[in-house]
Amino acid sequence: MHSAWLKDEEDPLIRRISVKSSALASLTLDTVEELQVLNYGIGGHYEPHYDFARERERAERQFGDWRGNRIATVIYYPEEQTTFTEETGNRIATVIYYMTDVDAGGYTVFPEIGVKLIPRKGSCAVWYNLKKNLDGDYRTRHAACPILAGTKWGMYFTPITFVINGSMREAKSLIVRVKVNLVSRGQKQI
Ligand SMILES: O=C(O)CCC(=O)C(=O)O
Ligand SMILES: [Fe+2]
Repeated sequence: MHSAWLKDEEDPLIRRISVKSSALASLTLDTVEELQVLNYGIGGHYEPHYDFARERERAERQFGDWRGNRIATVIYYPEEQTTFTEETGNRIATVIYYMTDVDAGGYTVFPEIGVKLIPRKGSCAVWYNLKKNLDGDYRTRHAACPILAGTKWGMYFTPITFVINGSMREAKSLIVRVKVNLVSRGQKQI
């Protein structure tokens, strides 16, 4: 899996996607991370993980823990080491856009709640990683299944909690899936 981070200033298109995502998540853009574009080739996948950082992971990074296979957990999100501190907060929500259909495989799965999202070009899913009290919601554990045929492009958008000016709405269901008018360079609107 390859990924790249895109800043709003880089293109008005990026800014439009950010604004759209903030509306979808009902959260402001004040403390949002950069938009992340993901690409998976054949066999590309993402092991089960949480998008929010956990205290234990932080502690392990700080003090080191070489028992068992914990080291694997630590390296999933090397950037979290600097991304999540007491000052910057945690990832409150995730918005994922599927930019391609995948010929086979590539589902985003949530094993704790038995949900699978089949990548469909132009669709989008939103979920809240944190509960209202800002504790991590462990039901959001998810993974990207291996690509069996074709390729998968996605976009990830993650507001973090530092200063929440937006109201955190009570999601009716944990994962909200919506159809978006996905952008391409020729299109003016998203
Ligand atoms: O590509 C997917 O389906 C999920 C990716 C993901 O979970 C992540 O980037 O945090
Ligand atoms: Fe994730």
